[in-house]
Amino acid sequence: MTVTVSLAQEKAATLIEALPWLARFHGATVVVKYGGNAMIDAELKRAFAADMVFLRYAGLKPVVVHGGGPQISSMLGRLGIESEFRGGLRVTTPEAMDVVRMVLVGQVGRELVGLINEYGPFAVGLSGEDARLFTAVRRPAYVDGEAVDVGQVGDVEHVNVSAVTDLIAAGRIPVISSVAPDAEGVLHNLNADTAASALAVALGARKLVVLTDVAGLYTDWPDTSSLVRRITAADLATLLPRLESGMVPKMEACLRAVEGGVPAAHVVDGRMAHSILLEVFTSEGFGTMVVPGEET
Ligand SMILES: Nc1ncnc2c1ncn2[C@@H]1O[C@H](COP(=O)(O)OP(=O)(O)O)[C@@H](O)[C@H]1O
Ligand SMILES: CC(=O)N[C@@H](CCC(=O)OP(=O)(O)O)C(=O)O
Repeated sequence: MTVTVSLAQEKAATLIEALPWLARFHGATVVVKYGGNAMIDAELKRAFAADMVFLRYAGLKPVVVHGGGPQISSMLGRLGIESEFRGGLRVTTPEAMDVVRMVLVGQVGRELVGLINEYGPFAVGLSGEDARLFTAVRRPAYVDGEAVDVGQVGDVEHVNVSAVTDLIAAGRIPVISSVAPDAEGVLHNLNADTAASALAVALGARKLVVLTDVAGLYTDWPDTSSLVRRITAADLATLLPRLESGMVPKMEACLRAVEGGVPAAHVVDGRMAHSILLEVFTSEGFGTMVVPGEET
């Protein structure tokens, strides 16, 4: 009996700890980049889908931008098309671009929409092509400071948020795939972290949360004692040139988000179920938090 009561009190304490965060984030738009293991492991996928519906019922406005790098690589492999990354970006030929679109929009996006809708009928899929959500501009990759052509890879030049804000206003959860036409209508492959960041800025989101496969940003990777809990935009800008491959677009995305007015950008461990809920609703937070500057 005593054990049951103390367990019940622990649960009640966990629930009530969320109160200030529920109050603070009620009505807030939160852009979540879904990626890494959370997108591969069946149990983690379900936990993520449940978290998005939890956020929605808790009064927040989640918007999901999903990745799909491993799924694209696997399909390219099955089709016998070579794929290569330069400076964290996929070299994208016109042939590869067809596969990128097919996998992101037709496979990964659809699957996530289906999973979320098992928990609550809110998810609607979009790509950067829909209602001209994103306009891309071709960009190079940077390898050792040198610009390298990587084909049909884009940065986000313009965001037309109306398709997303319409869905949010209707109580839906937009699920967005990161492909977009340039000004001439030529489709480009966008890194999903980059797309999530541009969308968070354009929506005036209160948070950008990026899921990954590590506990957060390490200043001295792979030394696990160098995990960063909180970093300012200025310190991150100094660190950025020393970061490697996958972490480059991710931390660049966080930096651009806070420089663009998003109050906080987080990198959280997607290997742990419900890490987003811990980030949003607990006092300790979770992972690495990027903030504009030191609080005075
Ligand atoms: N400084 C660093 N801090 C954290 N992770 C790093 C760092 N440098 C390299 N990495 C690696 O980058 C990976 C994240 O990039 P990536 O695999 O492209 O991300 P995702 O698939 O989650 O979008 C981590 O799993 C880690 O192996
Ligand atoms: C230009 C570029 O590299 N685009 C990525 C798009 C998907 C993505 O970003 O997926 P993750 O978040 O899972 O890495 C790619 O082709 O893999």
